[in-house]
Amino acid sequence: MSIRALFGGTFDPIHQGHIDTALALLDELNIDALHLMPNSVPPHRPQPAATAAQRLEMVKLACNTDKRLVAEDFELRSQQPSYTVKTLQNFKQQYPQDTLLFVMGMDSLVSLDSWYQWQQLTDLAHLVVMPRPGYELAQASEALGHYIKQHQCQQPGHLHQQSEGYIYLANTPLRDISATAIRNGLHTKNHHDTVPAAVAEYIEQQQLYR
Ligand SMILES: Nc1ncnc2c1ncn2[C@@H]1O[C@H](COP(=O)(O)OP(=O)(O)OP(=O)(O)O)[C@@H](O)[C@H]1O
Ligand SMILES: O=C(O)c1ccc[n+]([C@@H]2O[C@H](COP(=O)([O-])O)[C@@H](O)[C@H]2O)c1
Repeated sequence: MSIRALFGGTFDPIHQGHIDTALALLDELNIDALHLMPNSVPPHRPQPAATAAQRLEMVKLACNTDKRLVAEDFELRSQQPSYTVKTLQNFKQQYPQDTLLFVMGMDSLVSLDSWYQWQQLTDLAHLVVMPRPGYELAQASEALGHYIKQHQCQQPGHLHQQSEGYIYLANTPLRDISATAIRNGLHTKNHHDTVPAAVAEYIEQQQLYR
């Protein structure tokens, strides 16, 4: 049985906040494959600045960092809103032998109760939550906070013992980087400190985020 992680995002663009944390998570949880999956029609936000093809290309370039990283185009193959529940149902069918992890940052967890059929997510996968500067568990609503406590698992080893059902708060490094700040030019001009070098070159070549 393999440990397969799915890390969904708008990735407009993918940045070191995603990559540094994903790489740390591979080791923390002994993950065999981590799929970085750009969404097609983000359910809860304005449409991305870069095209789907550009976002996928940047994810592919970022995946060259480690062979356990996989650029996943599953959601981009549909024009429907990218509801995570639907995606996980499909992955569960595709990889019935694997333990599935759905990876997100703390900002996503604290608003999880706004997601489509959110209480079904833990029926389909474990949720793995990475810390992010400015976000903490206390920002979740009372009902969501209670739900998280009920499902929380402290020992990473427990994730290997059942194939879904837990919420695990990871110990990945804090990275104060956001795609919004990159798009708005708030980090540095040439992006080299905030995105992988190949992605920075692609952004320049495609004249993105000007
Ligand atoms: N610096 C970070 N540290 C930890 N998790 C992060 C970080 N940046 C993004 N994530 C997580 O990665 C997933 C995809 O994020 P997304 O592609 O929306 O990036 P973002 O930087 O949050 O973008 P934007 O600023 O456009 O909202 C989300 O679950 C988010 O919580
Ligand atoms: O299923 C939902 O209702 C839902 C609502 C908000 C976000 N998501 C997913 O969560 C991931 C991170 O979203 P975002 O907006 O932070 O890039 C991405 O895979 C989204 O498709 C999913």
